[in-house]
Order: sequence, then structure tokens, then C-alpha cells
Amino acid sequence: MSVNKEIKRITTETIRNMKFTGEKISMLTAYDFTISTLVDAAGTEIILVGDSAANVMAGHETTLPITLDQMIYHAQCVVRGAKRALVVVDLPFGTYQSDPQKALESSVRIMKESGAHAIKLEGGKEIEESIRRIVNAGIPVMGHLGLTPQSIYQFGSYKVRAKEDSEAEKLISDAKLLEELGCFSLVMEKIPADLAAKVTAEVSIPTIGIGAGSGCDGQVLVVHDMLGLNNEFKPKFVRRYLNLEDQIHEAIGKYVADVKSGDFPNTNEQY
Ligand SMILES: Nc1nc(=O)c2c([nH]1)NC[C@@H]1CN(c3ccc(C(=O)N[C@@H](CCC(=O)O)C(=O)O)cc3)CN21
Ligand SMILES: CC(C)C(=O)C(=O)O
Ligand SMILES: [Mg+2]
Repeated sequence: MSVNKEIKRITTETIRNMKFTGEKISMLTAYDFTISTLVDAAGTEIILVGDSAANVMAGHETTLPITLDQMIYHAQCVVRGAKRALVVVDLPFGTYQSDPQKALESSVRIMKESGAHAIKLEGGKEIEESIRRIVNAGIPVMGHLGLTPQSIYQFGSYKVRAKEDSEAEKLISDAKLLEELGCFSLVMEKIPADLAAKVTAEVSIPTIGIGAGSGCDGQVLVVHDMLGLNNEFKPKFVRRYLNLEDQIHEAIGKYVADVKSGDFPNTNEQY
């Protein structure tokens, strides 16, 4: 336990309680130390080391290629920057689906080697035993239902999920199962807002939406999307708070021009 009394760490209990006090939960991704310090200092309750690092950090088309070692490296960087926020790490594709023992071992490696506070994995009934094992080991688990990008080759597209009754019913029963298994919260990605609101009303654990409407207990975005660092990715659920891509483009253009003209460095910028 930390003896530092100055900054109080947000715990999974804090997050659970926010559902009952009605205070909305804010979550953002981070993959490195610098962004982690910024997201943490601005008051975000949860920092997600998402496997979206595969896209945003590494330039892959999907989240499937990122490895457990790579996720642990990103998590280590984020943990060093987060003084207050709860740090949650995605289990990457292939490290938990195949067998519960492997799921537990992957989760233990993340917790031991990064110092993160919880893990997240995609799916419901199919991975019930994996979740049970991880929770039984004392590791807090966040669920993830709806559009689960690790299954993109089965879905075939990033379209809204659970528009049909059968898939909506499965999502509701999966959400109840995750609650029963002891997950401390649940991400719902790209599903109809009325379905997300229904799930939120029917489970006692907080729901965190991305493209799931305002009826969730919290919201999550990829930080690069909301900062406008990623202008080619613009699904309608993303709200842009800055346009950093354009500002950085302009700044770097000026630097290049200053180097070429000899304006940089000037006499105050040399020894
Ligand atoms: N930068 C980034 N932001 C994210 O939110 C994110 C990632 N990467 N990588 C992992 C997953 C993948 N996610 C996605 C990916 C695509 C759409 C999407 O809606 N894409 C298109 C086409 C959808 C369609 O085929 O209808 C869109 O225009 O909305 C949504 C969420 C969310 N996650
Ligand atoms: C979009 C969020 C929920 C995620 O899983 C990720 O960033 O990997
Ligand atoms: Mg993810």
C-alpha cells in the first residue's frame, strides 16, 4: 500500500460507487507516459491501455497483431504517469480466448510486470471460465460487449452491433453474466442507445459506453481521436475537442522552413 497521502488513488470500489451516486465516469486511453500524465492530471477516473495501441501506436489495420509483451510495455509507461487514475489494460487477442489457465497467466503477467490495477477482455458467455479464473485470483475485471474489435473478421465490419432482437437479447444476458461473475464494470461499444440504457438500468455494475449513447454510467474515447490527432478516423461517436493534427502539421512545417532558411537556430539558441 502506498503511504503517499497527498493523492488518493481511484479504486474499483470508487468506480462501482459512482453508479449509485450518479456521477458519470470518464475514461480515456493512453499508451505512453506523457499522455498518461496529461490524462491523469485533468481528472479522468480511468485510463485504459487499450489494444487500440495496435492501430494508434503501431499502425496496424486491426487490434489483432499486438502482443502481450507489447501491451505490458505500454502499460508500464502509462502506470508511471498515472498518480490518481485507475489503470486498466486490455488483454490482447489470443491471450485469453483459448483456455482459462492461459487467461489467468496473461492477466497475472500484466498485473505483476506493469503495476496496472485491472484488466479488460472482450466477450461474454464464451469466455465465462476465463473471467471466473481471473476474478478468483483477485484481479479486477472490466468486461467489453457489443462491437468487440478482436472479432472483426467474424463480424466483417465495424457497423453497429445488436440491432436485431436475438443479438440484443444475448448482449443483455452476457451483461448480467459479467455482473454475476464479479466484473467491476462493463464497456459497451457501438450499440443502439436504447439498448445500452436498458442494460445500464438492469445491471448493478457501471456501464461505460463508446458509441452507445448517453444512457451509460460513463464514457470512453481513444485519446488521439478526441484530441484530433487522428483525423482520418471519424465515426460519429467521436467528439473532437482539439485539432492537434492540423496544429502539429503547421508547427512542423514552420520548423522545416526555419531550418532550411537558416532562421533556426538563432544566436540565443546556440552556445
Ligand atoms: N483510433 C481508434 N479509435 C477507436 O475508437 C478504436 C480504435 N482506434 N481501434 C480499436 C477499436 C476499433 N473501433 C472502431 C473502429 C471503427 C469504427 C467505425 O465506426 N468505423 C467506420 C465504418 C463503420 C462501418 O463499416 O459502417 C465509421 O465511419 O464509422 C468504430 C469503432 C473502436 N476502437
Ligand atoms: C475503445 C476502447 C474501449 C478499447 O477497447 C481500446 O481502446 O482498445
Ligand atoms: Mg480494446
